[in-house]
Amino acid sequence: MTEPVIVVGAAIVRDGALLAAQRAEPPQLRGRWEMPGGKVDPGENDEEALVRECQEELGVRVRPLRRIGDDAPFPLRPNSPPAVLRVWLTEVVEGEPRPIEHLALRWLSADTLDDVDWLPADLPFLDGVRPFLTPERSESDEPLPDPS
Ligand SMILES: Nc1nc2c([nH]c(=O)n2[C@H]2C[C@H](O)[C@@H](COP(=O)(O)OP(=O)(O)OP(=O)(O)O)O2)c(=O)[nH]1
Repeated sequence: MTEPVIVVGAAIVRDGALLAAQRAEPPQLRGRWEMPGGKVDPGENDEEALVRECQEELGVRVRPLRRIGDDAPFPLRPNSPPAVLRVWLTEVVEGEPRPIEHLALRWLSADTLDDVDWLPADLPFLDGVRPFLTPERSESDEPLPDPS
């Protein structure tokens, strides 16, 4: 039996928010949201693939910290054998993410995590990310000005 294609996704969390990326391609996935990443190439391990993909897609250097959740099978194409999505909690160690290959990037707080149209394979991972997120700060959370 052939091994499934492994797709790694980076759950990049910073300051209590998750970085979500909006796909440009292929046309049937355009506009939907995912975690940055991609297919693990032959001879590469998961962490190496994540570091390479985040450099290519976001222009940043990342460090994968640990896995979140279990492998999630999903159809890469209709009628093809299922691929597997594997998600890693990841931190940016250098650079500021830019949407090099995506239409847009968004930092999602606990309050906005469900606001974007996630690819279906990503949905089971959101609960594993949620504990790392904080609610959106609203104006009323701002510290009051010092009266003196
Ligand atoms: N990167 C990524 N892909 C995901 C996620 N969820 C999900 O269903 N996918 C799907 C979309 C694509 O069909 C596939 C990943 O393909 P890709 O096009 O991003 O991979 P790649 O960069 O290695 O592409 P290529 O070399 O084959 O062109 O996995 C996710 O969170 N991140």
